Amino acid sequence: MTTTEPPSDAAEHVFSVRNLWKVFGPKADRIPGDQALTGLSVAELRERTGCTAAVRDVSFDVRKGEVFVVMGLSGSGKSTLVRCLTRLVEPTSGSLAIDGEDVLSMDRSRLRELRRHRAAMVFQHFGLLPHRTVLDNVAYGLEVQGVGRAERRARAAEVVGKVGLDGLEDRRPGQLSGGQQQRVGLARALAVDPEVLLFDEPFSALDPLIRRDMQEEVVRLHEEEGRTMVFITHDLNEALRLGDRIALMRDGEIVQLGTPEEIVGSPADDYVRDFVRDVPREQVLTVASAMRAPQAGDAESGPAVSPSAPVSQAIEALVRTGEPTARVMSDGRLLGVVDRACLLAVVAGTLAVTA
Ligand SMILES: Nc1ncnc2c1ncn2[C@@H]1O[C@H](COP(=O)(O)OP(=O)(O)OP(=O)(O)O)[C@@H](O)[C@H]1O
Repeated sequence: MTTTEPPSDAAEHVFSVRNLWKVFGPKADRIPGDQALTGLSVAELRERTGCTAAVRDVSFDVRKGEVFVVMGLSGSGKSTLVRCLTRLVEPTSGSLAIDGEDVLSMDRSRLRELRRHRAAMVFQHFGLLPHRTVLDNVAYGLEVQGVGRAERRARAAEVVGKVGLDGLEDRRPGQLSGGQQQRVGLARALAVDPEVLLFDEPFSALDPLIRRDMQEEVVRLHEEEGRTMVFITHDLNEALRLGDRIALMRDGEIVQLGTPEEIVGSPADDYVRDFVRDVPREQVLTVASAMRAPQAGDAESGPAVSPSAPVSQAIEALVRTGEPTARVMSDGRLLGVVDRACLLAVVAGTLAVTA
């Protein structure tokens, strides 16, 4: 399936991507325009032409201030797609803009500026310089930009504090745990104060508890700063925890783009349905999607819940109070009610969420 987004208001978008292709292999640029080939599966295309279509006709916008997650199994095209955004991988065809500016026509110095100032990447393998201290590693991006020593060290010290590395400024990377090293990588990207942070599976090498810590760190930083983030992961729970919206990729295409609630509550096809089958719906779907209009005879005394609360909270409130319905309230107004049938429909997976 091809995902198309309507023409967009560039002012609200950091990246706008339309009909983007990345094909690896001989004569790759012939493939996007050849209708006999574009309909083939990745495997058929590889067999017929020796080419791999890593990204196939993908269109989406990344909105200002959102956490946009690119999720999919290994080989689905996530890294290639995100690397195309700053032309670390050169797209084969399509259009691509950052803040309305055409990325594909940027010359080398403009591209360098894009990667250094506007869209900084946080890699899985940190990319730290082993002989430098934490502070100098964090300051490195600023050094590359030509910022003076005193200013870059002051800025680096500030960012080191922001990511919880206070007191470790003089250590070398080899004297840090994996989680701490990842914080240094994050701090280095933050130090240049980019408009958007791109994360390429940054936490997949970390053990589960530290990974959880780092996810919370990202959520906290995002709440504090509101910076736009594009985050690659193959981990559904990570995607659901972090993403304002998730693009789910398969074989180079985006099979569904939506909020966690849309992806879990109304999967676009059997592939997505299978992908999200084990997700506890009551923790992802909100009370707003489960509620119904109040009717005569509904108890007026039920507990109040917020429309944006997860359904699990309403279940807990009904169990705790023994009431038959909870009232969905916003700014003192009654928006609807949820009863046991509404809540069970969520848990049983029979509630379809409309986008
Ligand atoms: N430089 C390259 N040359 C040829 N094929 C490539 C190249 N880079 C990636 N590919 C192929 O493109 C497809 C998508 O790869 P990509 O690394 O983008 O996937 P991914 O979803 O990020 O995977 P992972 O989670 O394993 O990193 C794969 O089939 C891969 O083998």
